[in-house]
Amino acid sequence: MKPIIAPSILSANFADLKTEIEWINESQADWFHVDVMDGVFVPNISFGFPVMEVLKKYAKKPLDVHLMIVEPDKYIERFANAGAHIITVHLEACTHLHRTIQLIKQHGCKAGVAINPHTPVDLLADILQDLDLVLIMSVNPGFGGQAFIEQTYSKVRKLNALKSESQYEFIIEVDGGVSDQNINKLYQAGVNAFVAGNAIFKAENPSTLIIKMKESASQNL
Ligand SMILES: O=C(CO)[C@H](O)[C@H](O)COP(=O)(O)O
Repeated sequence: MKPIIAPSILSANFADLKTEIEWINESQADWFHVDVMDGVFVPNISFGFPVMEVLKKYAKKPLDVHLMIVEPDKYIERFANAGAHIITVHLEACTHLHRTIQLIKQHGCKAGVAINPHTPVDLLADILQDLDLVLIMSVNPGFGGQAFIEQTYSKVRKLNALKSESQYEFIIEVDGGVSDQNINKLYQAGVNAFVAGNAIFKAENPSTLIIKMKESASQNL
């Protein structure tokens, strides 16, 4: 699978969100990554439905919505109606994860599960067959601009081995500290989708950086 690049809107300039959405539409980015934080599951509050509505109106690429919130079941229908294509919930935030995944699918979205850096991939074994995406957090969720956690490579390799053994089709996504410097090693380990915030939005030329990330990912393969 070709590398999927998902710029994280968390790092965008919200004073000019429409312009940010428009350049992403024109770029080689594949998805918009939308980080929703509630100040309970993570120690930060980001944004919610008003920003989703702006994205729904102007974005021409899939909205990859990452819910860093407790009790996500309460809001899945609203995120689906607000234009989410993929809804990812945290394993650590769901008591009845299987039920939550079914709910996401009932609302016509692809379903993902995210795991924090301390959570072993083995805990996903009995839900993998139901998933379209697994998001391995490579930083502790809550803030952009953090340093990539090196342990992520071995977690990705382990998950990729489970994927090969099972022949399930889910996408492996990584989020946090991803850049043109580590994308090749991550792609070789088995990552399909790359969320990047600061690396893209703080680049001198974000569109060029996305092209560079795609080239770097596939180098020497
Ligand atoms: O989910 C997130 C934080 O919880 C962000 O998407 C992630 O940190 C991306 O930002 P950066 O690439 O700057 O690390």
